[in-house]
Amino acid sequence: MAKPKAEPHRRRRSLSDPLLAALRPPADESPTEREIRLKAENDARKVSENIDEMIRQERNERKKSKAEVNVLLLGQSESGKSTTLKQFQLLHTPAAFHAERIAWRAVIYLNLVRSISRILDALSPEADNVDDHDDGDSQEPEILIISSSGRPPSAISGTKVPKYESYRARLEPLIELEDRLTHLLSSPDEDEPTRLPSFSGYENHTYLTTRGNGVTPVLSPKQVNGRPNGRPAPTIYIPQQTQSYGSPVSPLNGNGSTSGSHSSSPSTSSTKSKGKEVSVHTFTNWKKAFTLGPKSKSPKSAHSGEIEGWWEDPDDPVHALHAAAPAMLELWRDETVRSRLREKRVRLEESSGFYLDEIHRITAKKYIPTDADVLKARLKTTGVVEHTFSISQGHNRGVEWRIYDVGGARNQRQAWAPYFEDVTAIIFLAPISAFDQVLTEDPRVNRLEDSLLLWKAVVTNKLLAHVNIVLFLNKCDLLQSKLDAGVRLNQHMVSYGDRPNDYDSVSKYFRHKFGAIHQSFTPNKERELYIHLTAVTDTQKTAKIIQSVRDIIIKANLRNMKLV
Ligand SMILES: Nc1nc2c(ncn2[C@@H]2O[C@H](COP(=O)(O)OP(=O)(O)OP(=O)(O)O)[C@@H](O)[C@H]2O)c(=O)[nH]1
Ligand SMILES: [Mg+2]
Repeated sequence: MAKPKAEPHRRRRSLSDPLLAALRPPADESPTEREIRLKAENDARKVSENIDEMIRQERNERKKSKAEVNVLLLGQSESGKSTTLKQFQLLHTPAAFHAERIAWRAVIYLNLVRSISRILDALSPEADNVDDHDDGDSQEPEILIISSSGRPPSAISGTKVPKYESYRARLEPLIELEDRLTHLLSSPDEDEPTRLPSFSGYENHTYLTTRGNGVTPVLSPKQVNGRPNGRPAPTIYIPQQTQSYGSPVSPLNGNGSTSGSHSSSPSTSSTKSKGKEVSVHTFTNWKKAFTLGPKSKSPKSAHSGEIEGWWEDPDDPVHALHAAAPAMLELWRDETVRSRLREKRVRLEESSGFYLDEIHRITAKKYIPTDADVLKARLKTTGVVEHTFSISQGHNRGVEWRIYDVGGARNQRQAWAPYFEDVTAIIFLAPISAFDQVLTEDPRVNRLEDSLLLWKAVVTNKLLAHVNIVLFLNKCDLLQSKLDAGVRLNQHMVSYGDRPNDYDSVSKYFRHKFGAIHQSFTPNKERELYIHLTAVTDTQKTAKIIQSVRDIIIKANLRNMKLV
């Protein structure tokens, strides 16, 4: 009698596992025994599925009675997700937000130092040689290089900066500081989100969530470990997009991107860290480490100004910055430097983490970041951050809100899918000022095109068919200044044609474009789309928008709950 075929996946398992050994069918299993075993396994699977269904129903019941709202922030890297999360924190848990302000000092220092090193790099004679052969694979894609003329920026020979060598020498200590800060902020030995950060003894509202943990392939839900409900993530169908610019990856699942990708690990040499963005894995304790500096005493009072602290620690980064402040100021105010930057079309004012107009204040020994400074600070997200709060007044009373902030870089998008299952609403951010920029992680891809493809993938997704979507067309302040500076949209989007190049026309065009994609591709024609033109670094305006978004989400959620 022919033996039933051994199941291949069982053979691959370790023979030393006693549980698997016990579960393995006997080698001499007869066809009847096999039939009985398969039936029993089938029955067991049905029972398990019934239990899963019961769990799902219970969760829906719980949702109904407890009124909880899960909001997912989505969008490409640097679209403003974390900044929006900061605005939610500022609005709903201001004490915790203020308590963390000191910790952002290190990020702001790093942002400032990075701007200085970008200037020096742009001015260096070697950069001229490199850029003359620019093939679009810029080493520093974060620098805004406006290439509308089609000419490599550095091909323009122009203003000489006579003091370049002297600046370089005086600012040399900052290069070392850049590495030190990068190293301090990154946490090399923690590459799994295993614990919650604690924030300086204040109420902890924001913490890492472990769903999918940022390393799980989107289409292998069984491999998703550590989900709070212990269940696998749903299978998500991610439509494959056709990429222009020869990009080989889908906008939602960025695996396969090779050029320019960033790691959360620190770089230890200046050549390594140069041009790379610092990201801190969300579970690390970086905020705690920087609350007062490693050797400082604890604050006498967080708000009284009696803090006795970091400026007395000779190793604190503030000393190197303070000493270099006159040279930084001179460099940034030097007319020859400014015109060289203009000639090379390097527009630092519009890049993330711009503090060059505030050197004096930021390098002061007792500098404490303001709310606005924290909102401007740039730190790339890897992993997923969850922020919870509830509102004690008004008709939103008692509702528990959970906001999830994800990493938007292509290699981070695989972590999104597990959150689609329980989500009530999505706030999608598209930075419309980025029409003339390329992705940091793949300089072949235009940022706006990536946003449009990502938007299409999200609105098309069937699993999200009944999820409310709010679209933030973000960075409108930068859009305005870019258009005012004469950058023309039609040089980058031919379809814009000869429409006027002013803010009203351009923003209307984008509103229409994103709206039309939703209308054409949504699997739920009833779904209303809410579009806001935003600048999420602006606290007053964003607070108003958040309040209206909150009301919309609550109303829509109530409607949906009645339909469950
Ligand atoms: N001027 C201006 N800057 C903004 C705006 N929104 C965000 N930024 C800045 O842009 C940078 C990037 O914003 P983030 O919130 O870190 O972007 P993100 O979407 O979280 O990016 P990832 O974490 O990489 O996915 C930060 O320095 C913000 O301060 C805006 O509307 N206007
Ligand atoms: Mg972020």
